[in-house]
Amino acid sequence: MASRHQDLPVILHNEKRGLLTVEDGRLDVLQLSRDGRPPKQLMTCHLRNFLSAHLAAPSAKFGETRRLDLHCLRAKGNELSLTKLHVLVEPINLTEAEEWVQTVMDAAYDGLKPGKRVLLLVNPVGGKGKAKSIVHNTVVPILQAAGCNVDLRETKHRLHAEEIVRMIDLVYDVIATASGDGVVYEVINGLAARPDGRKALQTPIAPIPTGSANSLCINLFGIKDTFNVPFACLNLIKGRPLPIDLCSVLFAPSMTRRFSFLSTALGLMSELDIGTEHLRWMGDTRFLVGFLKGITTMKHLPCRIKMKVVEDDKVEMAKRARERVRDHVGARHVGGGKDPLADGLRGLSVNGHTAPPAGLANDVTTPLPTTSGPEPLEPGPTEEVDRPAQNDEPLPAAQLLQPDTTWVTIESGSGTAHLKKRSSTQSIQKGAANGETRKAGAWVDGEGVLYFYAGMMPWIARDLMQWPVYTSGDGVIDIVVQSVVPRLMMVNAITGAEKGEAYWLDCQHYYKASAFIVENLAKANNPVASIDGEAFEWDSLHVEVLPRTANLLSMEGHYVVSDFLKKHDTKK
Ligand SMILES: Nc1ncnc2c1ncn2[C@@H]1O[C@H](COP(=O)(O)OP(=O)(O)OP(=O)(O)O)[C@@H](O)[C@H]1O
Repeated sequence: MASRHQDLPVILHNEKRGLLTVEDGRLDVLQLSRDGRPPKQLMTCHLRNFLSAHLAAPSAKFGETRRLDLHCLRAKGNELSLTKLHVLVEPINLTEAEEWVQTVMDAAYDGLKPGKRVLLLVNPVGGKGKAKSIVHNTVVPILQAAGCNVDLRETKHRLHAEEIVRMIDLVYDVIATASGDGVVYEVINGLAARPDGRKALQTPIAPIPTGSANSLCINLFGIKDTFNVPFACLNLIKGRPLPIDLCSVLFAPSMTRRFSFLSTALGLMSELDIGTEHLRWMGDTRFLVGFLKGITTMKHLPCRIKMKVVEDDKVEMAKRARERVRDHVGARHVGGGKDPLADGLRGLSVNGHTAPPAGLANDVTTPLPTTSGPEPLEPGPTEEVDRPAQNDEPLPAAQLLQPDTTWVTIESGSGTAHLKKRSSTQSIQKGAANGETRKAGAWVDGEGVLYFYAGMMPWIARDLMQWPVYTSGDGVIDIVVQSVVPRLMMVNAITGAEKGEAYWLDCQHYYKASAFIVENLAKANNPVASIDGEAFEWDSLHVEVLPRTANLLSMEGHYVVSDFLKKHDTKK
C-alpha cells in the first residue's frame, strides 16, 4: 500500500494541540508539547483498519473551527473494536484538512470504493440465535462508521433470502449475510436462478458469522477468526473480489437443480450434517458429535460413482497446490485470534459420546486480532481477475451428464471393513494400462463406501480440513471417497483432521474432478443428500463445476492458506 506522509495540526478532544500523521501505512494521533519534549502518541491505527475521515459541515457550536471525525477499528487486546475520535480543525488549516482527508481515505481504501451500498440479510434463528443483537450492537455501527449505506432485511422463513435476492435491483456493491452457510447458499441460488444470473452473481457476497459451522468464514478468515464479527465487517468494507467456482447439482429423476458453493455430502457425512440440526445450539461442535455418533453405526453407502477426474495422485496434488500457493499467493495468514482447537479435542471420549471440547463448546465468539493486528496485506486480484463477461444471460441450463470412457467409475462393495493389503499391480485408474503401478490410496474393488464428500474449500468445519489441497477458482471440485474401515481407524482419523492429515490415509480416496455422477443403489438406507448443508432426497446426482461463477470478498483475494499448503517439501 503506497503511503504519502502528511501531517495535519488539530486541536484534540482534551483541548491540547495535536498532530494527525499518515505514514508507513498507519495513522498516528500525537499530542504536542509546549516545551519541546517529543510528542506523545495517543492513538495509532493501521490504515487497513481505518474506516473513515469526515470533515463536518460548519456549525454554530464551533464557529469558524470545523469538527473532523475519524472512525477506525482499533485492536484492544484480542479484540477489534470501533473507535470514534473527534478533533477540531482551525480555520487556517481547513484547506490542508480537506487534502488530508483525501489522503488518508485514499491510503486506507487503496483503490477500493468507500461507503459501499450493502444489502444486509439477517437470519435471526441461525446458529445460537444471536444474529439480531450482533447486527444491532456490532455490525451496523461499524458499517455506518465506514459510511456504508445499509439496507437491512431480516429473513422470516426458510428460503426467504433466496426470494429476496431474486427480486432485488442489482444496485448493491455487496450482499452481506449475518447467518451461517445456509443463507449464503440461498443467496447464491436466488442470484443464479435469475434470468440475468451471470450478472447478478457478480455482486460479491460477504458473510458475517452468526451461524453454527460458518465453513465459509473459516476459509476466509481462518480458524482463529472464524467468528470474528468485526473482522468480517472489515472484510465486507475492505475485501477484494474472490471469484469462486460453483457446482450445478441436478437431481434425477426429479430434474431439480440447485447451485452449490461448498459441499456435496452422501452417506455418513450427510447424516452428520442433516442429523444434527437439533444440536444447532452447540455451534460447530455439533458436527464432531454427529461424526462420533455416525461411526458407532458405520452404515455404508451402496452407490455407483462416475467422475471426470482431472487429478488423482495425492503426492502430485499436494505438490501442485503447494507450488501454487508459493508462486501466486504468499504464505500469509489473516488471523490473530486465539486458537479454539488448541485444547478442543482433549476432552473427547469415543464411544458415541463426547465431553464438549473446552475451546469449542463454551466459546465460539471470541477470537479477535491481536493488538498490532496482522501485517498489511498484498493486494489480491482486483480488476485483473479473470472473470466471465458480465452479461445479462442466465446460467447454462442443467443436463444429465453423459460420461465417456475417460471417466473413472467406482462401485461400492459390501459394507464390511476392508483392510486387505493392496496389490501393487492392480489398477483401475483412468488410462491405466495392464501392469501399471497403482497409486497409493487408489480404489480397490470390493471396498465399501462409508461416505462420499465433495468440497470447494479446504475446511468444512474448524476441526475438519477435509480438502486440504483445494485451491479456489481452478474449475475442479475435490472429492473424498471414504472406504468402510474398522471403527477404531475412523476414530484415529479425528486426530489431525483439523490439519488435513486424514488426506494421507489410504482409506480416503481423493480426486479432483470437473464433473461427477453418483447413483444411489439403496435409497431406503441412504435417503438424504446434503448440498451445502441442505437436505435433498436423491436417486442420482449430476454435478458439474461452473468455473468462477460467483464472487466473495476476501482481505487477501484468496482463501486462507493452511499450514498444510505452506510445507514446501513434496511429501507428507
Ligand atoms: N426466520 C427464519 N425462521 C426459520 N428459518 C429461517 C429463518 N430465516 C432463515 N432461516 C433458515 O435457517 C437455516 C439455517 O441458516 P444459517 O445457515 O444462517 O444457520 P446455521 O445452519 O446455524 O449455520 P451453518 O449453515 O453455518 O451451519 C437456513 O436454511 C435458512 O433458510
